[in-house]
Amino acid sequence: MKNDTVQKPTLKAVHSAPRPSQEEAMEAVRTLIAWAGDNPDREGLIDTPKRVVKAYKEWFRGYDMDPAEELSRVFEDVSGYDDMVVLREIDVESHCEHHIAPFLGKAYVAYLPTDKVVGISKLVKVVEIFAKRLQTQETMTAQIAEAIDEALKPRGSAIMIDAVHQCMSTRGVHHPDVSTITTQFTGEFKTNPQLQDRFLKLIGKA
Ligand SMILES: Nc1nc2c(ncn2[C@@H]2O[C@H](COP(=O)(O)OP(=O)(O)OP(=O)(O)O)[C@@H](O)[C@H]2O)c(=O)[nH]1
Ligand SMILES: [Zn+2]
Repeated sequence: MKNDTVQKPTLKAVHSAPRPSQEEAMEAVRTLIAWAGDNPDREGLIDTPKRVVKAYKEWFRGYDMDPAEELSRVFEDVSGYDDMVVLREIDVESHCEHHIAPFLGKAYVAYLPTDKVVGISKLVKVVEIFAKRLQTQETMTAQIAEAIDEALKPRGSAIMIDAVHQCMSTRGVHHPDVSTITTQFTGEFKTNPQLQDRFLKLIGKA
């Protein structure tokens, strides 16, 4: 697969065309096993390439999903509710794009509705769609805010991710207790520090 045929990930569903076949992906896993120093033909490893490509389908299913689609169904009958909607402790299971190592943590998502709200489970799905791609934590944080802003046109959105990167805990600097916090504030959240404080208090981070 040549680099110039692979599209840059966007908010929308991404298809890197042409994708290698499943057989080619499995062959690549065999190569990595052999490169690590083991025998891909021994009994315990013979089905591993098949399992790994199956796992990749799960870990990277976000490339085939469109966050805008999840946010397309909105509700306008909310009796004038106009304060922030906050979701706390959404599980994040993603993979860093530098090492393809997991990073695990929690996401906190808030927005200030204008005239419509979205089903709260859809916000969890949006986090999951971006998590199930190769990511940096910063990119993922910004993409969640952008997807919500584009779809709901809220007065603002606030996103925080707090995660531990296994590329830092199991290798490299080997610091398992370091967690990384990223935040993205847009609209009124960006311009109003009191709103930021309320968000942080509501999620238990202030
Ligand atoms: N900013 C940012 N950095 C990340 C993220 N995930 C991993 N990294 C970092 O990406 C960097 C890659 O650095 P390189 O020097 O290119 O690669 P490396 O030699 O494997 O780096 P070390 O991890 O320091 O051993 C490292 O500092 C990682 O800690 C992320 O989500 N955001
Ligand atoms: Zn990494």
